[in-house]
Amino acid sequence: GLNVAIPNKSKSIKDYQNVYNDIAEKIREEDEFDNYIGYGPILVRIAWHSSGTFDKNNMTGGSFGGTMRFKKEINDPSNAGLKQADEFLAPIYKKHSWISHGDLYTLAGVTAVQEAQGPKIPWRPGRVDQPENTTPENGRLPDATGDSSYVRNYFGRFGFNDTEIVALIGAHCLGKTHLENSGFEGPWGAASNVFSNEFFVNLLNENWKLQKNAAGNEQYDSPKGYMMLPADFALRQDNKFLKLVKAYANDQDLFFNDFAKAYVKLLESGIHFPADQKPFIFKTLDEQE
Ligand code: HEM
Ligand SMILES: Nc1cccc2nccn12
Repeated sequence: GLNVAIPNKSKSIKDYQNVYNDIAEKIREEDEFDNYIGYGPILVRIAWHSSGTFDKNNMTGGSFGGTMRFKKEINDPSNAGLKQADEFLAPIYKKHSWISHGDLYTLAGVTAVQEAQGPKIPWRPGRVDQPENTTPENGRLPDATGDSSYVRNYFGRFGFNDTEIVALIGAHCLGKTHLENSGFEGPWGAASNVFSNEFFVNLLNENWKLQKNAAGNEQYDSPKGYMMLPADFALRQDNKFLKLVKAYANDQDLFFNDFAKAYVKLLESGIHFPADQKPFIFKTLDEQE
């Protein structure tokens, strides 16, 4: 059923900004992770995967219950590599154990985007930890080998339209794929920890070649050492998606605006917030110098 957010009346934006700052400082401190990519990208991924179990057809899954903290969910093969994000957040939770896990995972995803020079992501607390038996079954996250109709159909489960789908996948400007996690590898080049519209620029402009990787999976590789998943490349293979890819490749502000709106919708999927609950907009560390 629908999950109703229960904001903690004793906590203000200051308390959540403290949690944001602890996460942001830890990202800066542990900058050597994953060959100096840092923890930002996997914090975005754990926030997305916590939310990506949502199914509007039966109103199950989503970030509300914080069930990513249970073995059944973190051990989903689709979540390979995310234990490192959970371990990164453990000391943050220890220090601020008044926060729910659902709020912590999504706040971490907001902090990571903003600290990577991405757009401001309005965020609302009030997710409530649910028991282990509410953990959704494995297999609700998307398949990287899907084509454009697969991708459109998959995100239709959340009620997302083409604009929201293309904007969200633009988060693939961050981090990289790891053969040991997903069976895909690369980029070997400057894998990024800066949030930008580069994913769309590369998708359009690189000279992509479909080839088998070391795990025997087909992926698109470029002479510069970049890669695209088949599901990424699918955005070029559908006219409506391609129009949006071009728009974002040519206008980073448009991408930032559309991404922020779609990311909020993703992180809040399946949750009803009180009408008078205003979202918090956090300052970056640089803005608090
Ligand atoms: C069709 C939908 C999607 C598919 C099939 C997909 C698939 C993947 C795969 C296979 C990886 C590599 C994981 C690894 O090997 O470590 C990955 C990484 C990543 N994904 Fe997605 N993804 C999708 C949508 C999204 C969305 C909506 C977001 C966020 C809004 C997102 C954010 C990320 C980030 C930040 C990484 C890099 C993680 C790292 O550097 O370890 N992805 N994705
Ligand atoms: N960084 C990254 C992560 C996941 C998928 C992907 N495709 C192109 C780049 N990329």
